[in-house]
Amino acid sequence: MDHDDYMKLALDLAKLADGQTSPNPLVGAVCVKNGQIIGTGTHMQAGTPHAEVHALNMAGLNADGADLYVTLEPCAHVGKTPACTEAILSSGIRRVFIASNDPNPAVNGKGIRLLRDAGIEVTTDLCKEEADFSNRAFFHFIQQQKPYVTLKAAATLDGRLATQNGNSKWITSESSRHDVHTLRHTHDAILVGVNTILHDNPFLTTRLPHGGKNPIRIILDRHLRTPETANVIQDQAAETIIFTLESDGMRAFSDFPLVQVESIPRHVDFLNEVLSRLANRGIMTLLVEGGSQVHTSFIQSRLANELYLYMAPKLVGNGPSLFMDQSRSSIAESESLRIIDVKQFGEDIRLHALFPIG
Ligand SMILES: Nc1c(/N=C/[C@@H](O)[C@H](O)[C@H](O)COP(=O)(O)O)[nH]c(=O)[nH]c1=O
Ligand SMILES: [Zn+2]
Repeated sequence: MDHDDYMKLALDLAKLADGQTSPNPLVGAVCVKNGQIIGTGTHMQAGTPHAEVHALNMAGLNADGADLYVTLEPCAHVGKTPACTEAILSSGIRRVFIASNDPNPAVNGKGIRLLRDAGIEVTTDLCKEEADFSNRAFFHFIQQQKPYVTLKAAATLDGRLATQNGNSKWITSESSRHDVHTLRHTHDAILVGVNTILHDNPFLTTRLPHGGKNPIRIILDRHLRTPETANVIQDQAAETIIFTLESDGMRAFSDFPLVQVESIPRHVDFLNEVLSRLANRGIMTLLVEGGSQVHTSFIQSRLANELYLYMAPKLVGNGPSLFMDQSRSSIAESESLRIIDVKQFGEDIRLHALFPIG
């Protein structure tokens, strides 16, 4: 195995904790000595040991004179756990290989400087692109102080999210909908507009064979039309936060402890304010399940980062689509995305794409 191989192993280890480290990044570490892997580590959850500490603990005294591969610059500040640079210095590690620099301006480069000042050989940018991509949500969250927003939509081949009278059950297959629940499981929060609540009365919970983590449910409901009878109010299965323009919204749903109502002042940009408040709550990843008006407003506001579009081989004629913008008159004015991959789920295809950054 060469340097890249060890770093790719560290990246695979990091991804094992996908969806459970928020608001921390995904980090993996591998300790190698004389061509032997003597320690490995994955950061599992915020507040628990970092990946480097797991790998060094596994290596024990054998870490002296060994190499350490870590997917993100070791932290130099004491957060919820001791600084990893301290652990590396006291373990006798000889060389450190790093994939991504820390995006946090307060930290960026400090860990590397500390290690180099102590005489440790540090190599950076090893498999940087793959590592940066794996932490795209964390980097966005730290740099923009907003959650990383992933739109999820289910459409027919002619691009409709429902028929013209709002029927959408079901466009995609069981296996596609199972995949959607894995997205819910790995996201901190899930967002829909009140029309989806009124039309579909969704639960927005994660229902995988092994259960799964329920995301916090976010409802955009400017005029507080969410009925008390809605499943997201009644089921007490997860926290539900309703964002409204109605200043007297705070008293609504006071009988439901897991339901909160936040009023947004009319003079601020509603979506931006919602995202800032979600970030302040430590919500790093947000899955937006629609409907079409909500998807459209996220795309128009350039607040969407990623898209999972599930397409079923059905044609349904007129109906709402993913992007209902009325202002484009030429193809040149299209929103262009970058396709990451296309997968098949039963009869359906899932298209995974990135919106342009910025
Ligand atoms: N109509 C469809 C979807 N519809 C998505 C939303 O409109 C639904 O309200 C939401 O997924 C229901 O959430 P639940 O109650 O937790 O199951 N989503 C899909 O992937 N395929 C579809 O064919
Ligand atoms: Zn650390």
